[in-house]
Amino acid sequence: MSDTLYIDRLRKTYGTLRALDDVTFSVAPGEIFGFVGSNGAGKSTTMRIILGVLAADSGQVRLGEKPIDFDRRRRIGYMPEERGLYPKMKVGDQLTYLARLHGMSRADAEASARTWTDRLEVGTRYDDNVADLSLGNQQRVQLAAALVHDPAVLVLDEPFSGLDPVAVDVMSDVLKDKAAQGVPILFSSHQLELVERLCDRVGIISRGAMTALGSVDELRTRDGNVLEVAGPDPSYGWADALPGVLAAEYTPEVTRLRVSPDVDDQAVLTAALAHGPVHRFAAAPPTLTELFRELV
Ligand SMILES: Nc1ncnc2c1ncn2[C@@H]1O[C@H](COP(=O)(O)OP(=O)(O)OP(=O)(O)O)[C@@H](O)[C@H]1O
Repeated sequence: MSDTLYIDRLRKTYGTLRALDDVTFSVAPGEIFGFVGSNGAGKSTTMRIILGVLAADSGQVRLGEKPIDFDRRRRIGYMPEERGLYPKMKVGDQLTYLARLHGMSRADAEASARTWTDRLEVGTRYDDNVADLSLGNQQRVQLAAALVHDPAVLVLDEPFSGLDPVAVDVMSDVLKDKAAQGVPILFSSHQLELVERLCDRVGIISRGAMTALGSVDELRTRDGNVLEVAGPDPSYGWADALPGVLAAEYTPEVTRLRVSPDVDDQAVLTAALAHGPVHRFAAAPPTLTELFRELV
């Protein structure tokens, strides 16, 4: 079992630009945390500070109760945004070398390099130079490089970008397996449907500040639940005065209702039926993509 990764009030400025402003969140053992935000929002800066590639102006990164130090950082598997493989080195040699840097014996390092290249479906390229692989396959090797030393924490900067759908599935399964083993996983992505599907919790960062933090369900219902009702005549504003209805938007096809969590949905349905037949009645919380557009 790993420790929780704590990111505590990180601040970072580049000249006059405040890249991070009190960024705080944590990733628990076994949790998959999706870090999302527009280009330039501060995701890579946060991850670089976690890895110690960059120093924060203030704030702290902790693994468990203790501030992260060199030894603790060695337990992290990191996939940097600027991919860092040696193009003229063979895939297998490179992964073995990286595992040995993290303290594995030669035999264990080689076995692990084999395991991960097979698992990420690049085992047949084990003896090829990295530069001879397609970009997607290089990315699979990059993920193998983050995993080869059996890390206790994973920090992955856009691990899914540029991957075909099969590779996305392979990568997703790997992350789920690592989470099931108790590894805390932090990854950034612009693929919000994937984040919605894969993550236990999500943090949305905008211009260096966290604007939302929580489970996907919490975020989707944070402004109340949404009910969509198709059918009843919209012209009467039939839902305006119902208890628990916070806002109503009427179109000829559908009425969208923002409702409080304790609304009596059967009373809403009865009111709808009093104004005409109801063809559809369903909860319709915003998708993560809609929420993201609203927040950033
Ligand atoms: N070395 C640097 N010097 C000056 N400014 C920098 C430097 N690195 C990053 N920045 C700026 O800091 C801000 C945050 O950048 P960062 O790379 O962390 O964003 P990001 O969320 O990872 O973006 P993306 O999704 O495009 O990768 C941006 O405005 C960026 O231009």
